[in-house]
Amino acid sequence: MGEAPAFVVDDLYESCGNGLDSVYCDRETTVVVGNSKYMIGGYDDSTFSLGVKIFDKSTGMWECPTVLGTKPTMSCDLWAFPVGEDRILVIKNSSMTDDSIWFLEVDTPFVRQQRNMLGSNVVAWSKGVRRYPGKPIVISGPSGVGKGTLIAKLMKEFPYMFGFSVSHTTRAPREKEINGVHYHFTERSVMERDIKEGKFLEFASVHGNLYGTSIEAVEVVGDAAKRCILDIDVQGARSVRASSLDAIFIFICPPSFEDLEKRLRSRGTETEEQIQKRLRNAKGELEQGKSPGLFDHILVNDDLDDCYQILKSILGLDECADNANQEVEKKIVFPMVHSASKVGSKVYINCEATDLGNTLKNSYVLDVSSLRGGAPGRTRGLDLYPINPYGGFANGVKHIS
Ligand SMILES: Nc1nc2c(ncn2[C@@H]2O[C@H](COP(=O)(O)OP(=O)(O)O)[C@@H](O)[C@H]2O)c(=O)[nH]1
Ligand SMILES: Nc1ncnc2c1ncn2[C@@H]1O[C@H](COP(=O)(O)OP(=O)(O)O)[C@@H](O)[C@H]1O
Repeated sequence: MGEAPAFVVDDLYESCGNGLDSVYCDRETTVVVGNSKYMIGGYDDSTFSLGVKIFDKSTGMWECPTVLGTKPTMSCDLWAFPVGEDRILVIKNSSMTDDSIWFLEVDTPFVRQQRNMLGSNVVAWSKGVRRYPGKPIVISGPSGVGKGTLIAKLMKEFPYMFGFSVSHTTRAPREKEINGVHYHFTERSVMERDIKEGKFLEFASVHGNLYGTSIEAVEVVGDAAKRCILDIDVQGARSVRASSLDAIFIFICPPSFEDLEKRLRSRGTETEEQIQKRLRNAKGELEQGKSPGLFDHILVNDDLDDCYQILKSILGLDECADNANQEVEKKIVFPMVHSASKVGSKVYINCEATDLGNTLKNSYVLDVSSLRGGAPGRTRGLDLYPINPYGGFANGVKHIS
């Protein structure tokens, strides 16, 4: 299929301002997607987030839809472009990239589902996040098999590459566990309420306690441009398999049941009663781990270093620790978006900054050809790169590491 030339796309886009003046904070931009016209800008009275209206042809009036998702704060100036038939790309002026690129979903499957459920006009915001850090990794296996040990090794060797999904649990913290780092230790009633409110990707009752992965726990790892690791039980892995999260599933087995018992005891974190419960449950989990189609890889953690090497090779990390660790995401500031135009899946952004009285210019390409995810989570897969090969404030826009 041919790509729409810039002027055709720009015809659909009428800014209420000239894009140069950021003094007024009530600027609104209209965008046509399919048969509908959307107005974005100004602000929502109650939340001071960016306002959204839809033009109702039957009444000739602008209507306020139900707006879902985490909303962007209002912006003095913005650029907006339709992306496909189901969403609008919004670029806020004078913002860091982690707050400047947003998507207003107007007809995605999520929006359609919510519209049917609520019986009203619905749109949903989703924050745009640069690059796709790779598929999340789900690691399961019985208690004491060495999941935590393997994950800790991976995160130590590749600190910039992996981030841990911090689960919620109703179990009591162990001596060295820190709230918010190892788990979010939570009251059962609070967790049950949050589950009902749809805040969890998955949850399960394990060894008599409730455990769950919140959507936010996975998203914050991706926001840091890191690949997410989930340490969850087999029931949780099954739920994630059935969810929209496209992950790699790895099951860890002990070399023998006796070894498992020995490790669990040597860890010294559980009472005898808890150890017995975990060992009883381990039998079921080891059976479940073999369920066809559930796990992509089954690893036996006999010698720790051997098992770790196999894990790394599955993740494509054999020899590249140095390269992987150099991949530190650079933040870009859009001091003033002077102009933005879209050609096909690429948006050309020209920025201006002033340094010691000099006006400095720089240009970027934002590629939206490989979008993934979206509301109710983030939209990932954006690629943003400078056209100016030298970058840096001396040549234009400031880069902050
Ligand atoms: N479904 C699910 N299981 C979890 C989650 N977090 C941890 N688990 C699992 O709960 C089980 C018990 O975890 P924990 O109490 O930390 O004990 P450990 O496995 O012996 O270290 C393990 O199988 C974990 O993989 C979660 O968010 N969801
Ligand atoms: N391959 C291994 N050989 C011997 N001990 C191990 C091995 N892997 C892990 N361990 C030890 O077993 C205990 C349980 O490991 P841990 O990572 O806490 O398991 P899990 O997170 O699966 O419950 C820890 O004391 C750990 O040091």
